[in-house]
Amino acid sequence: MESLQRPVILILGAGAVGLALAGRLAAAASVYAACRPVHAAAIRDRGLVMEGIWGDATIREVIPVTGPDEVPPAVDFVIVTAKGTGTRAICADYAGVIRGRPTASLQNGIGNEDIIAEYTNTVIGGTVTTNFSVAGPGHVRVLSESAPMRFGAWSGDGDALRELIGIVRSAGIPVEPEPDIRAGKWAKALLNIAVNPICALLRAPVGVAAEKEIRGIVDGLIRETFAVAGAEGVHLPWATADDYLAYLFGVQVPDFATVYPSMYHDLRQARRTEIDLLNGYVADLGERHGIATPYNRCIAALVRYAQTHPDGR
Ligand SMILES: NC(=O)C1=CN([C@@H]2O[C@H](COP(=O)(O)OP(=O)(O)OC[C@H]3O[C@@H](n4cnc5c(N)ncnc54)[C@H](OP(=O)(O)O)[C@@H]3O)[C@@H](O)[C@H]2O)C=CC1
Ligand SMILES: CC(C)(CO)C(=O)C(=O)O
Repeated sequence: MESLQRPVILILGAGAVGLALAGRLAAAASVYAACRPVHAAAIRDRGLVMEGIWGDATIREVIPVTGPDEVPPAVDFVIVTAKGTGTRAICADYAGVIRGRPTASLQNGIGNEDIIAEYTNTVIGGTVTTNFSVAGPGHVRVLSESAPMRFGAWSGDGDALRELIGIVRSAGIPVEPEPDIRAGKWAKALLNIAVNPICALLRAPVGVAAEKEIRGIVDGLIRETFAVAGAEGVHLPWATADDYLAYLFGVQVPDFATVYPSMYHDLRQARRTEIDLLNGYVADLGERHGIATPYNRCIAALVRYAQTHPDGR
């Protein structure tokens, strides 16, 4: 990166998370947002509209792109914010840009960083525990936040990680280094495994997870996930499932009680969900380790059915 110039960041798959991130990062970097034409047209026309806890503003500095030919040669960092169902496709589309460049993921679920690592040597894993949604073309809402963003080195160069954290921090986004990013991705996935499919199936906000009829299901999902993570040798930040359940019901569910998770929007819009990177992934790994995962298997089957039968039939 040239020291006197602003860093150049390309966000790949800019929707709820990526557009909001682009809007904030524009304070510290030149930001290109690879997005669908409907967002690109609105942003070119009247700027990116942001509302909520990351600030209410119309940001004119974000540059939308709809293909790799529109990306300038001098990109310093790539951040992938497409759904996990689209990671391979977007990496393939932008392979020429990603190659040789530090590329981070802020996606939920397990497996995205390994896909990105097929395209570049320096991969940075990331998590974001904030609620984002698309309110319309080029218009995003940020409604609640429960923890700082975290980035950790997945492969390659540690300098790139430090530099990226510095840029994100100077844009005013709370961010911390994550020394064990594999465990960090699993730690974030616990929340998504617990609430995303249930809220998507019930068409309810996150608070539904604490209802007495639902709590036992969440409990089962998390106990199974702890057993599978343990068999995988993942050192979660909580020693036991009970410790995490206390944090989930004491902090995370209250923080997100009134908002809808990303999978809710996927099912409502008849899009493929990330279930195979979350509960489906745990169920498959459980089978490999000889660990029974009836809760995760059942919820994954329900979501797969719902995403292929949007009208319920
Ligand atoms: N929303 C949230 O609150 C949070 C989400 N996350 C995670 O962040 C990731 C992104 O989620 P979110 O922002 O909600 O998802 P969105 O679906 O809102 O955003 C992803 C965007 O990328 C676009 N896209 C996909 N492939 C391409 C492509 N090849 N070229 C251009 N655009 C493309 C999608 O378009 P299209 O839909 O047409 O494919 C969509 O507009 C997920 O892994 C999610 O689990 C993490 C924390 C919070
Ligand atoms: C943290 C949470 C639940 C925020 O909405 C999320 O990760 C998601 O929606 O996928």
